[in-house]
Amino acid sequence: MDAYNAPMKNHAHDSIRAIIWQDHHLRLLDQRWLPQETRYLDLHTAKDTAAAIRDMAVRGAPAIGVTAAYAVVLAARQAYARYRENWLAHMQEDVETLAQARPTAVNLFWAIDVMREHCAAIPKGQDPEALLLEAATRIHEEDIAANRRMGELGAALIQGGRDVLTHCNTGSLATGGYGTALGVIRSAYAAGHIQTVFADETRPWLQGARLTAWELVQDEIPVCLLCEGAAASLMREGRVSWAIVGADRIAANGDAANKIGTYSLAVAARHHGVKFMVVAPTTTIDMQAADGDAIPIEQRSADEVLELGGQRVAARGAQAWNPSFDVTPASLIDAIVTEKGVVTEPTREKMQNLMKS
Ligand SMILES: CSC[C@H]1O[C@H](OP(=O)(O)O)[C@H](O)[C@@H]1O
Repeated sequence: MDAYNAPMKNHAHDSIRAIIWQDHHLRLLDQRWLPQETRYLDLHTAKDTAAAIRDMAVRGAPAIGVTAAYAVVLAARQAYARYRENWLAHMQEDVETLAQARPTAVNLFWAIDVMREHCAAIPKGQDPEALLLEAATRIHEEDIAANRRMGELGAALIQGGRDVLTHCNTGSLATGGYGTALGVIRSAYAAGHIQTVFADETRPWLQGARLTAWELVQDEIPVCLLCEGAAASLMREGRVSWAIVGADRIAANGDAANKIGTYSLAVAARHHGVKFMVVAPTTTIDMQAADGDAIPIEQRSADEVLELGGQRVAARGAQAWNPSFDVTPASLIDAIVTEKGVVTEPTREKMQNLMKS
């Protein structure tokens, strides 16, 4: 059965497993085929996993981090099989390839750093797989637990019964499970705070139309898609109380990098008195980045804009500019929700206090 006609009784946050470790390898739900088809990639090397991240078979900052953690297990397993006690030195090139897959989501680098520490602690001569798999699984499980906690904290901010707007995909497909911004939305819907979710289709990759809508339909949560160009008009009509988004990297002063189009959403929200919430685990916060200008913004292929579904839609000869993310200044953010707590009207000092807590 394809995903398009998936059984409606399964709820995405319980049934979708976008990232699975089984039989000593990594299985990824290939999100490029959703919602029409459910296809999995079976990955046995870190290099193939890096390609899957680069090509967005798996995407979403926390999901990229979780995937990278398992990919380090693959690299160590392959190196140990070939070089035995000299495995650590021989896996570095693979880990470097992994670190170069995509530049913006800091979760990728955070996960690799954590796994490098675990690699260094493996007793000499011991097969590293079991201990490294334990570490990667913990990263996965802790991400899900963080999402559940953020769901509670974020949902508590949503009162008054008007609906909400979200951008891109921040659900079970973008994380270890349940979701960040979509996790808040799931929890708020379960608490009766919202009736309908307005979701930006999110050009050019259509994470909203293809992924968020699919997750919410499976959860039987009413979802209404819109072109992100219509978001300001929706706000002007007073139909949403919050715009709720994820993040790929949050700087030390609270500036947040997220899918392209988030910044314009924040500007429109402030203009129309709509509250703006960023939801992200602390693994997405980069205290080494002083502000948003320090966050590398991924530039992707012009073809993603010039084509749709592999078919050229733009006039021949036209060029395209395709930054995959933009930065929303902290001054436009009303609340940053993390698993450690909520920072309202974020400042550098408030972010430092959060990270110390
Ligand atoms: C839960 S973070 C998801 C985050 O990642 C998305 O980007 P991409 O689909 O290119 O990986 C987008 O920025 C989402 O907010």
